[in-house]
Amino acid sequence: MAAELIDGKEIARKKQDHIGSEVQKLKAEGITPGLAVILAGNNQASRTYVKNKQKTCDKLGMNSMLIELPESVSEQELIRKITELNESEDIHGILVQLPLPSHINEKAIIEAISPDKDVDGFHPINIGRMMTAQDAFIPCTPAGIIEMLDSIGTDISGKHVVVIGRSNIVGKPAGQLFLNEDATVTYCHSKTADLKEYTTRADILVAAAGKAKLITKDHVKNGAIVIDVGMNRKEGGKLCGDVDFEAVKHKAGFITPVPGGVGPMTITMLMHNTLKAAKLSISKVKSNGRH
Ligand SMILES: NC(=O)C1=CN([C@@H]2O[C@H](COP(=O)(O)OP(=O)(O)OC[C@H]3O[C@@H](n4cnc5c(N)ncnc54)[C@H](OP(=O)(O)O)[C@@H]3O)[C@@H](O)[C@H]2O)C=CC1
Ligand SMILES: Nc1nc(=O)c2c([nH]1)NC[C@@H]1CN(c3ccc(C(=O)N[C@@H](CCC(=O)O)C(=O)O)cc3)C=[N+]21
Ligand SMILES: [Mg+2]
Repeated sequence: MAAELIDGKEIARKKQDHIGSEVQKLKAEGITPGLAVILAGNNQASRTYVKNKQKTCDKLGMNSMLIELPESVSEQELIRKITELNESEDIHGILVQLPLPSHINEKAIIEAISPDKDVDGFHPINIGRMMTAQDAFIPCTPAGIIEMLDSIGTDISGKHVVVIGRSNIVGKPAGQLFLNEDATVTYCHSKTADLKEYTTRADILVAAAGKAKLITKDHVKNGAIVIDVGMNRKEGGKLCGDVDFEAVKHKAGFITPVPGGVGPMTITMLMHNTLKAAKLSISKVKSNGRH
């Protein structure tokens, strides 16, 4: 049996068409959604991702602003910049690219972002709202995964989902979203004693460890849905996921490629969140009775 490919690029394109037309409607009301991206330091991978984000903003008719700060920037200076963006009427979404230089306290920076402009969904207010199934900005990668599964018609309810990885930006929120969708969720991480024991029981396996070829065909149940979040840069610059794609594709029911899988969905959900933030800013102006 050969797995069906989940074409993230194509699913992303369709979703972006829809977001683009929503942007046009908002522009007709005089609001152009605006995203500010802060890039501190000179991480090459970060630079590539940030460029992708800006290109997509352009394509969808949104404004984007890139704020580049030196590696040596102080925490105070970074917070000052965020405060300025929190107060700007033209900026609806703020993204601080991670990882940050090591002398900066990531938690303090994330908490400085206004929860209403937190398009990454990393602020504790949004995390809390998500955990209690309230309206929130949902982290882009987990939201993109759910969107992909929706588009292939997966009924998540009652499925056993195994998430490998428990980071605050991918693994942990991914498991929480699946729980909200009535899945049974198992988290695995670097201290998990026998990874295979869990992964072979997964109906849906989400690999977000950042370890090339961590997942072999022996880790996967026949017909399972395999979602590969990993972004590992091999020597020579070639990008590969956490899953041994060539081996696993013969056993899985569905599988996402890298590149062209989860990555394009992450960017798309960032655009979705920026649009949502822009819409939110209108309803806030209205309820404040000022403009
Ligand atoms: N496609 C996309 O849009 C995105 C892709 N990524 C990629 O996804 C991957 C994960 O990102 P991120 O969550 O930020 O990474 P982190 O390094 O923050 O987290 C990795 C997680 O994987 C766990 N882990 C590491 N090694 C193993 C192992 N051998 N077995 C089981 N679990 C393991 C760690 O466990 P422990 O907690 O015990 O340390 C940790 O929870 C990276 O490759 C990253 O580049 C990230 C964001 C978006
Ligand atoms: N505040 C913050 N928010 C993030 O969302 C965030 C972050 N920091 N730091 C880094 C990770 C990583 N991440 C990716 C997004 C898109 C692709 C992507 O578009 N990937 C393409 C290929 C890109 C390439 O070719 O290099 C693909 O998979 O097809 C990858 C990785 C967002 N992250
Ligand atoms: Mg993300």
